[in-house]
Amino acid sequence: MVRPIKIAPSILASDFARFGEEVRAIDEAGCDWIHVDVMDGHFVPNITFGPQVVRAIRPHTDKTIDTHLMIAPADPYLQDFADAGSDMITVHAEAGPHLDRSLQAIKAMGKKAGVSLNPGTHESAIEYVLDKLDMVLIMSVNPGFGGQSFIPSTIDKIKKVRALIGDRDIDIQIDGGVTPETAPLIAAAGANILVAGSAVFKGEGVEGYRENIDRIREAAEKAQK
Ligand SMILES: O=C(CO)[C@@H](O)[C@H](O)COP(=O)(O)O
Ligand SMILES: [Fe+2]
Repeated sequence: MVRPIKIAPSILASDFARFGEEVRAIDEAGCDWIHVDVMDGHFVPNITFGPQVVRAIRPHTDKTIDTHLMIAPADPYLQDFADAGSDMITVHAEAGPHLDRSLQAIKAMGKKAGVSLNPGTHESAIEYVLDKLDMVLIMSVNPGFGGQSFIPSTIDKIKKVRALIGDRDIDIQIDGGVTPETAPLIAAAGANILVAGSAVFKGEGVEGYRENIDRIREAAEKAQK
C-alpha cells in the first residue's frame, strides 16, 4: 500500500518572534503537520523551546502538532507536552534508557507515538517496540540544527526500516535536508512524512510557503508512483 505523502514544516526555521502568525501561514499554505523541534542543550548541542510553545501555537491550527523531542531524559516531560496539545510525540531511541516505557507512557496519554533514530543508530533499535509505534523518524542529519545537508546513507536505512515494518500501520518520517531534490529519493525508498524547515520557510509568507510545500510534495508523489 502506498502511504500518502505528508509535509511537516519545522517551525525551527520560522520567525520565533511571530510563532502564531507563522503557524497560521503554513497551515493556510497547505502543510499537513506542524513539526516542533524540542532541544535541551544536552542530548543535542542547541536549545529551543518547551511545552509552553506548543501550548501557545495550539490555538492557531487544527493540524497535527508533531513534537520531536531531542531531550534526555524525555519521560519527565511527556505529560507536559501531551497536556500542552501535542498530537504526536516522538522520542529518540538513543535518549533511553527505557524506550519501551516511554512509548507505553505516550500511548497511555492517548497520543500517537514515534521513535527517532540518529544517522549512526542501527535500525534494529526499533525491532522490539514495533507494536507500540505509529511512526519511525529517521534522522537524515545529526540532530541539533536546521539547514544541514542530507546524509545519503539515509536512503538505505529507509529501505531497511520499511522492510522491518512490513504491513504494520506505521509511517516513516524523514527529517533534515529535505528539498525538492532529495524528496524523490526519500519517497521512492519508502518514507511518506517529510519534515522541511529551511526549504519551506525560505519563502515569503503564505504564497511563498505554499510554493515550497507544493514543490516538495509534487517531487515526492511523482517518485512514489
Ligand atoms: O530535527 C531537526 C534538526 O535537529 C529538524 O527538524 C530540522 O529543523 C530540519 O531542518 P531543515 O534541515 O529542513 O532545514
Ligand atoms: Fe525535527
